Amino acid sequence: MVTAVRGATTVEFDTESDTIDRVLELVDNLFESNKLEEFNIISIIFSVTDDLVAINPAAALRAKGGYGDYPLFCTQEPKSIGALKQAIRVLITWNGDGTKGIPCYLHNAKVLRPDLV
Ligand SMILES: O=C(O)C(=O)C[C@]1(C(=O)O)C=C[C@@H](O)C=C1
Repeated sequence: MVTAVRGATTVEFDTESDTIDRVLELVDNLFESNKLEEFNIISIIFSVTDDLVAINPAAALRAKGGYGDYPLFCTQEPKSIGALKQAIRVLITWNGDGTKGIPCYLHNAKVLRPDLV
């Protein structure tokens, strides 16, 4: 059964190293808590706010050698008044057993969905 889960995080500084750390922290967390396996993954889609330009999240995810084989996609988050800054969002889709996904909102992104954290 196709299953999806959401997550989001923020970076403190728009640098490659901070973005890599935060993207890996987020995706590692989602893989662990949802017991995701490489062969089950359908795709991983990221959005970034337009104030993050150091490195895109797909490249950040591959930067340390893991997650090399996934279909990845990045897009820019729509701008809106009062929107959270320096935010990276992720949507992971996989072939699961019907168990509901466990979302993950880290750092300043916890404010986005306080009902889920
Ligand atoms: O979950 C988030 O990351 C949110 O910012 C919330 C929300 C929503 O309103 O559902 C808003 C914008 C995002 O593109 C996705 C979801």
